[in-house]
Amino acid sequence: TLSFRKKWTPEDFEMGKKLGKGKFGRVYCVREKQSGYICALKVMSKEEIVSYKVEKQFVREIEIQANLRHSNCLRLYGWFYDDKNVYLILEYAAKGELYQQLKKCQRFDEARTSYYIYQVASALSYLHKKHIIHRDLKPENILMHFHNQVKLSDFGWSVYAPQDRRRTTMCGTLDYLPPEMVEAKSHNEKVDVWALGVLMYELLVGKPPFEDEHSSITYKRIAKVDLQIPHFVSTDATDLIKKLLRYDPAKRLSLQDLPNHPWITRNRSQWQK
Ligand SMILES: Clc1cnc2c(Nc3ccc(N4CCOCC4)cc3)nc(-c3cccnc3)cn12
Repeated sequence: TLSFRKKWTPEDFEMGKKLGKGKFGRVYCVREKQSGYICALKVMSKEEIVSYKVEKQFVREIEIQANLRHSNCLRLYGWFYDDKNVYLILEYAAKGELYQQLKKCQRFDEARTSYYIYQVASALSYLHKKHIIHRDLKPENILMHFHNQVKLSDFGWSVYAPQDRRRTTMCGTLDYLPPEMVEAKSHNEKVDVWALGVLMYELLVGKPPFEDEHSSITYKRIAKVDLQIPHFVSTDATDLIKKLLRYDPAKRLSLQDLPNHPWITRNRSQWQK
């Protein structure tokens, strides 16, 4: 397979279809010529990285993702650059973004959602054991593979815990921010547990729990944990969402206990792997 040893160049790859555009750069499905291995090539222009001042974030993404070995974390096989671009050689996720699937079918049924949440929790547990906080969990950063396998991707916002007071500028959606980040307090791995609760709600309901057209309102709703769970959501699912979306980080469910929650154990038999 692909290894870190080799000095890669763009000529090592046959370019395939364009998979999509991320916030920094474009992703292509490619085949490595030597091995015939199919992977994804993320191409980012150097000037974009410099102009967005995301070099640090970019280096951190490589450091963190290159050392991850978990079936629900997208592999980074290597990286290289030429005079114009930087290239990440990534595992190919054959079914695309969870976000696209969610948009297509509005919301997911409880069996499917429980399998996705179980896998994301497993990836987060793995990261937290390595003292890594993902910090940017959302449907756009979750890729799908065969047999409903999910892959966490985009570790650009990940950090080594514990994160001190330093205020990190957050780009993109506020919906997934926990109260301690909204209130600029110090934060730890429990921010990912909160985000898992937001993700679970969004997959079941079709929109995030604190969404509002005015971000100032979203902030307030997060800080108050102003949570309304629709009646079509089962009692077990409601219970788990409430255990994840606790204001006090210390009171949020520990990820180790998630696999034993009734909502997971009850749905487990219906997971098509
Ligand atoms: Cl990194 C990485 C590894 N694999 C992917 C991937 N895979 C992928 C597979 C299949 C389909 N299609 C399946 C049939 O229907 C059309 C879409 C799309 C993406 N996409 C992205 C990406 C990134 C940004 C926007 N949009 C997609 C990043 N990826």
